[in-house]
Amino acid sequence: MFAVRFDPSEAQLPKEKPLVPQKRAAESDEDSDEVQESQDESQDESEDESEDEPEDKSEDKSEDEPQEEPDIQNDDQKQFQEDAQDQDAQDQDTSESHSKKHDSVISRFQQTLKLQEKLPQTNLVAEENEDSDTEAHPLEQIPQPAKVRNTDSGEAFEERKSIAWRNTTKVHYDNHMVKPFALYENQLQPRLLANIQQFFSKDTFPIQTVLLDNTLPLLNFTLGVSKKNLTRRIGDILVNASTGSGKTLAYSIPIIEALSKRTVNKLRALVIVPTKLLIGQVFDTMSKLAQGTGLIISISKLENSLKEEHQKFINYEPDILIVTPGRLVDHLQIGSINMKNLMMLVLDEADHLLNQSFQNWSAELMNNIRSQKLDQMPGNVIKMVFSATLTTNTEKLHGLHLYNPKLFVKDSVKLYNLPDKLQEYNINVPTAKSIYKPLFLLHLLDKLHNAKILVFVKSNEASLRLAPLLTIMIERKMGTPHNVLSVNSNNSKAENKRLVHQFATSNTSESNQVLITTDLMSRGIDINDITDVINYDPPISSQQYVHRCGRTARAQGHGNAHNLLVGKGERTFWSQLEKDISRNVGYEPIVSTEQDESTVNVSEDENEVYKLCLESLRSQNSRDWHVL
Ligand SMILES: Nc1ncnc2c1ncn2[C@@H]1O[C@H](COP(=O)(O)OP(=O)(O)OP(=O)(O)O)[C@@H](O)[C@H]1O
Repeated sequence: MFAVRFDPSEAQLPKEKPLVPQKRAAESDEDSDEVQESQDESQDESEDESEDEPEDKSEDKSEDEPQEEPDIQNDDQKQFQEDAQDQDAQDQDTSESHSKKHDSVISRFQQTLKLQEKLPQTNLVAEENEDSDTEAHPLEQIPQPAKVRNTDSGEAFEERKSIAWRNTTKVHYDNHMVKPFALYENQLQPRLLANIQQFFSKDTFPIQTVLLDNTLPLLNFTLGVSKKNLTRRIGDILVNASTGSGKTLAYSIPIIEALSKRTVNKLRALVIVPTKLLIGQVFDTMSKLAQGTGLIISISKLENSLKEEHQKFINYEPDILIVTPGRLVDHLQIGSINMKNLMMLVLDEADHLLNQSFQNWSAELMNNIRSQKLDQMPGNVIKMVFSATLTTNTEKLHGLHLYNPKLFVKDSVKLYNLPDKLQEYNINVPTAKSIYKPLFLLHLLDKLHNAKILVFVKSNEASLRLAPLLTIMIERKMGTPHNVLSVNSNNSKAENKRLVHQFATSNTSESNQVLITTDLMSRGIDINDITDVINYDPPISSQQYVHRCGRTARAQGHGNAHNLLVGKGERTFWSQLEKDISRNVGYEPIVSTEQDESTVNVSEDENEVYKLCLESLRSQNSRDWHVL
């Protein structure tokens, strides 16, 4: 909220004015509007999340909304030129829109101050109390703790689920389904089993157990008799399993097992992921599993020359290809790869992929499979569809032409599950104090120790302001030292990659490591030692909340999510999102949270220094405006 509603660099803070909670006449309405505005702006923001195209924000819209068709881009050069033009246009728009936004924000801020001067203090306190149920205090508002609650009966969600997944066989699993990988020794190649144990773990995670139990016996039986009916015997697989639950290994093991006895290299497995970062992660996992098997695992990336990749795939056909959807279509169109021998197709982060409509990739792929496969029977390719927030959009699932699908899911009332050991905290920021949000973030950072923290903001612009402001505040000794990095679309892809690597490998023993990011990093990124996720700006959908929070508490570890919620509007909005989410009822404490009031207090001294920090940011911005 902060970056759009209010530009700290332009603000005139009250001089030696006591911090009194205040409330405008229509606060709740205004808050609601602001949340809506935040959603709209977030959706308009074009961030380069996808490897192929600027991010398709449709993920974050309702799944039932019609999706826009982005431009089709077929070659690297065109992509590059369009990127450059977009960037120029964005730069111009940014500087123009800044001044307009600032004018309105500042005028609202000044109106608020005038109002505050006119009203008797008792009124101010009383009105805020209606909202936050707090006690009057001459200088500082003391908000009460927020409880994160599951209030929804889940009926509406149940209905959506049952319609979308009506024709699937449900296979439920639970947290107790853990066993040694060694128990699969009769069903896995010795080499593969050794690789799993050496590089990953001796024991399965539940989603791996249930998937291996259901696929390996059929896989081995069919491969032993005749490969012909393999895909039809197994049928398609849908998986809705929480973030960090080990889905990559769950689909990679059956693939490597099925292909490990192949004699000729042909493209038999295709893994489609939404971003370049995920290509790297999946490649890394599969390469470890396939060590010593002779399988050829390839990736295709936008920054490589399409022509060179084409030649490479013609000369040296991979067994497994990991690719983003747009790039896949490029290769299908120039005939680098064909689907003749394809046995397995994985969609990782499937709901996000299916919301990306560019180049009509999924229809194009299905057409290619239909026309090129030697085996023309239904179910001729095993489709494995994975997500922590699997789509409930019937139409999108229908487009995959699923055959005899099985849905692997936890038996919970709601659709999305948060990691079992995730602890959530809500921090309520009174509307009147929203200008201090960056300072409250710093207070929160100061309370975390030896922490690796991902801070989600809603836009690139917000990231570009928050990171330098935090750095200035730390330099002026407003808080303890934290190492603050920011990935944003003003950096080159290489620079962002370097920063993510720096963050991933950083050591937290001397200071907290903080990475400020947009939703560029909310999906799939696997950095196991992230301890805390801070939703500085609220997510705009329950799916987005699940994926952001899922960057911590991975692989059955502990982690914390902190949600900064400004005013009643954001709190109401958040409680709506929260209705879609299940938490592990067997783990205590699950979601209760006591707000530490000192996080949202500002002393007069701090107020003075904060003012200087904002001025410093403003002068830095005007000097380095072209950089910001
Ligand atoms: N059986 C296991 N034992 C221990 N660690 C495991 C096991 N399986 C996977 N992991 C580790 O757990 C982490 C999370 O796995 P993975 O990235 O596959 O999660 P995911 O379910 O795909 O999450 P997301 O939905 O966020 O993409 C990885 O670091 C992986 O190496």
